[in-house]
Amino acid sequence: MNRILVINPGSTSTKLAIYDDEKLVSKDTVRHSSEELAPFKRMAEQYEFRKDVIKKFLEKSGYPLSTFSAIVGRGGLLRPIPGGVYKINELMKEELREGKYGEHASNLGALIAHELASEYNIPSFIADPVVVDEMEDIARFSGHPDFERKSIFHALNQKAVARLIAEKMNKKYNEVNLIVVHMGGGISIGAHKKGKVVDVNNALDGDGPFTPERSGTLPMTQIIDLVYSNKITFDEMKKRIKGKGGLVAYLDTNDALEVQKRVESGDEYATLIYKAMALQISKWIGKMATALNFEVDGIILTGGLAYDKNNMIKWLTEHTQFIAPIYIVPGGDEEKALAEAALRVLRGEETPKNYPPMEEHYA
Ligand SMILES: Nc1ncnc2c1ncn2[C@@H]1O[C@H](COP(=O)(O)OP(=O)(O)O)[C@@H](O)[C@H]1O
Ligand SMILES: CCCC(=O)OP(=O)(O)O
Repeated sequence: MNRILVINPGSTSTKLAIYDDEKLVSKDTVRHSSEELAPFKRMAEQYEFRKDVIKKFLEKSGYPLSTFSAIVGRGGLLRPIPGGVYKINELMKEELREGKYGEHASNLGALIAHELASEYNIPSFIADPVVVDEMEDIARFSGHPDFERKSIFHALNQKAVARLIAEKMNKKYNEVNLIVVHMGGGISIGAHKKGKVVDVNNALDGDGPFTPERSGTLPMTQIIDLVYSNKITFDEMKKRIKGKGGLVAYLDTNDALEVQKRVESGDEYATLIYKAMALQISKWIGKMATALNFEVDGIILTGGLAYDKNNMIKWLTEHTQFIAPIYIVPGGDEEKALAEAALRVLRGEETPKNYPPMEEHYA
């Protein structure tokens, strides 16, 4: 029997799971409010805080670390790389620790997994990190040669739910065209063309709809004017895009459940903002439908916000149902996808890749 610990740090939560082979034996989602995370300036500063959450989960679940066969963490901001399972190595840890390719909670997945695994000399991996890059070259153009569009998204869950729904359609993933909308702390909308994510918004860096904690795309000239006005520091501006944008900026919370309560209690401003978010997400679904020439077999709504069928799902359906049938996978299952990835390696069914992979054009 293989026992796997899964560590999935997200921008608004830490999700944890323990699997004995395919069997889920323990899981928890610890939510982190924007106030709780506010004191941390850099992601590396959250290391001990998130590690404590994991240690408490292990204590509560009663499984000593010495009984695990492997630890698998959510993969963070590395170089753009192909999907798959990767061994955690020193270069990867160094790049994640210093935030060389950006700052996000997922950077902590590999760092904490490796530290805990090293105590007991067991293997540690990441799988389908947020930098999986399958974009078509035509989708990389931004509008100016100095700036390139990047593939940064919920690759792990997008791929997992796309495979799940393709299976429900009695098709293979590489036979269908799907639009996958992952709605968590960040929101990504991917165009999956016959098994490859050929276009997607950069869910982290000011590209896409606004989200529980991110601003998404902002009016460019207004930003330039603000930045050059000297009324805002570099760090404050970065925070407006990621961490203190979106619902946090408009409604002072990153918790869509709280927003739902306000909507249901008749709060008109909260309703307007939440509806505006649904409209922006819908417009991105329309964009990705265009990238697929409107040959779309299904639209999949997933991530935490996909639990909200009375509001978010209803509004997204109103805006986009004419494009293709809508499938809902509330939450998604990143933990299961991570555990399965580790199991494939432990059983010798998949060879874990080294980081960085050989394809040097990815560097
Ligand atoms: N049952 C629910 N109904 C509505 N929103 C929810 C629900 N559960 C979680 N959410 C919201 O989803 C967002 C987090 O999504 P999740 O995919 O768990 O995030 P992440 O992994 O990015 O931290 C938060 O705004 C949270 O309040
Ligand atoms: C870095 C892109 C993925 C992302 O936004 O994840 P969260 O929703 O967990 O913040």
